[in-house]
Amino acid sequence: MFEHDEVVLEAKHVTRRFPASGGRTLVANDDINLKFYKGKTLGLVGESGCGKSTFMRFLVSLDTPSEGEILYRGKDITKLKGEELRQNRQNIQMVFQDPTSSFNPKMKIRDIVCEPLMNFNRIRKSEKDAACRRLLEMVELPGDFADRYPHNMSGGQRQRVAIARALALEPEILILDEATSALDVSVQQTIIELIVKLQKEKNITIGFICHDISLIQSCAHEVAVMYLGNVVEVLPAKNLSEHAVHPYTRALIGSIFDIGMDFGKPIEEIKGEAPSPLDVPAGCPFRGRCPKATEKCAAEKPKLHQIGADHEVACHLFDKEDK
Ligand SMILES: Nc1ncnc2c1ncn2[C@@H]1O[C@H](COP(=O)(O)OP(=O)(O)OP(=O)(O)O)[C@@H](O)[C@H]1O
Repeated sequence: MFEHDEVVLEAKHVTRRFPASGGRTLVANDDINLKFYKGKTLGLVGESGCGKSTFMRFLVSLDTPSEGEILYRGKDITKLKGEELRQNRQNIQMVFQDPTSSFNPKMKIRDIVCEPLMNFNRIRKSEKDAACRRLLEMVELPGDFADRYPHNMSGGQRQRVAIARALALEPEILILDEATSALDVSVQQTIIELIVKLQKEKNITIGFICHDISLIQSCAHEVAVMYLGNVVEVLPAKNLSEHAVHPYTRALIGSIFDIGMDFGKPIEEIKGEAPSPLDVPAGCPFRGRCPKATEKCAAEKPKLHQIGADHEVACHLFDKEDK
C-alpha cells in the first residue's frame, strides 16, 4: 500500500483472544496486519463487534494483543513498560465516542485541555491560560471557553475539546474511535472538516474507526474492512465504491447507497446477521452470508493478498490461481 509513503505504525500478526463462558475462546482480532502512513488516515470499518475497538486499543497501549507486534517507528510498543510506556503515550493519542465519560465533570475546560501538558511537565501552571487559549483556538472554539465546565457545552464543542486535549502533546498519531458517531450529521461534518484541516497542518497520522463506510470514505486515504475479527479488504478510500471487490465490502456499500445505482460493479445485498464471534465458521468467516461462497470457502480460510498496487483482499474469488 502507498509504497512511497513512510510507515509510522505497523501491526504485524496481531491476534487477541478473550476467554469466554464454558471454557470457550473469543477471537476478537485474528492475525491483523495493517500499516499506518505518515500524514495519512487509515479508516477501519465494519459492523459492531467485528473487533475495531479491540485493535485500536492496542495502538494506544490500553490493552496488549495475545500475539503479534505493534511497531511504532520500528519499536514494538506492546512490550513497553513503566516510564517508557508512559513516555510513548505522547506519540499516540486517542479520542473516544463520548468525551463526557472521559472528562471529569468537576474540572474546567482549562484543566481538562492542559492535563496532558501538565502531566508531562511541558508547561508551568502559570502558562495554562495561554496554552488552553491556543489549543481551543486551534479547534475553532473561543478562548474564554476555558472557564466552562463540560456540561455547559454542546456535544460538538465537547468533541472539539477532546481533540484539543488529544493534540496538546503534538502526537504523531491520533486514533479516533467513533469520534463523531454520537453527533448530529451536520455537526459530524464540521468535526470531520476540522480533523482533515488539522491533519494537513500538522501532518498527523490518523486511525479512524467508524461503522459508517460513507463517512470513512469522506475523510480517510485508505480503508481497511473488518469482519468477525479479520481484515477482509484494504484499499484506497478514493472511488471506493468502484474498486471494492470483497462481497462483504460491496454489501456494506450496498447498505448505504441505492441498490439501483451504477457503481460499475453489481452490489450484493447482505443476508442475515454476522454470527457470534464465538461461532466463527471454518474457512472464510463471511461464507455464511456470501452469495458467491464455494466449497473452497468452507474448506480454506482466504488470506489477505495483493490484487492491485494499493489493494489487498481476503477472498477466494480473487485467488490468483482461479483467475
Ligand atoms: N474485554 C473483553 N472481554 C471479552 N470479550 C471482549 C472484550 N472486549 C471485546 N470483546 C469482544 O470482542 C469482540 C470485538 O469487540 P470490539 O469492541 O472490538 O468490536 P467493535 O467492532 O469495536 O464493535 P463496536 O463498534 O460495537 O464497539 C466483541 O464480540 C466483544 O464482545
